[in-house]
Amino acid sequence: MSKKLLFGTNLKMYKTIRDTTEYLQKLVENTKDISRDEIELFVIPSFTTLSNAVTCVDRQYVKLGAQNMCWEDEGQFTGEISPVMLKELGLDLVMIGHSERRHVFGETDIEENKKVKAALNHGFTTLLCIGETGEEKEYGISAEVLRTQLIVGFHGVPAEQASKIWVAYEPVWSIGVNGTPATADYAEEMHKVIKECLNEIFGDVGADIPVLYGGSVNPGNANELIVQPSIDGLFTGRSAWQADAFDKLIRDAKATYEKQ
Ligand SMILES: O=C[C@H](O)COP(=O)(O)O
Repeated sequence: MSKKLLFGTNLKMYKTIRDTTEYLQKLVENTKDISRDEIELFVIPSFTTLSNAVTCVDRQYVKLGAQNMCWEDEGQFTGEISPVMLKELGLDLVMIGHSERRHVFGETDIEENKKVKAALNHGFTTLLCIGETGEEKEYGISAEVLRTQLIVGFHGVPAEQASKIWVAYEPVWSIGVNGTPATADYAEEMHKVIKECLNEIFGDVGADIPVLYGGSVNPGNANELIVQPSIDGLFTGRSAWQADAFDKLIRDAKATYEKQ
């Protein structure tokens, strides 16, 4: 049984316009021979690089997304970027609720819900990121936290829009330089919780929503993660920021998945 595997990276607040353009062009060149019927590849660069990024790569090879978005189309919201503005750039997807948005900038589940609805209503593929903190894990409430983030995050979203939804599970304690990657077993357990909850929210079509694992994915754990039955893809930060390294990680993970 094979499924389309998703591989993506969030460039966070790294890379200039030129760095991003070079990275994207190299990534496409390296990975061009991998059938896009078998993988979906996406990159989420910083806002200031997007208008160049959309013109420099063939989007059949790499989908491009924004790291955040306001829920309003326009208005007195200094410093925010609206869905209409992102639409004008012709982006494919919008990421909502990344751990750093929630925990560094204090975004709430209710705000993420407004953003999710706005992104879907503007036709974007919408990547909702969820994950428990280390403290919540210690208290044994990871499943409850994930369920709350999903139930509130998708409140009022009709099942007809489920085909445009992706979810990334990124435990907060696993992300970034100080993060400890989740074990494959733990990630699989949480992905099962997420899939069950998506089924409760959306019914049968919930099963078609891809759920990616993110948080210190690296060449040493990617293969073990990708073969977990409830993991549909890998959302990678640092280990994907060199095109050659990301290409290798994708190829190795795909080959490992196919060998099962
Ligand atoms: O958005 C990506 C995640 O925050 C993962 O970052 P990381 O792979 O550097 O831990």
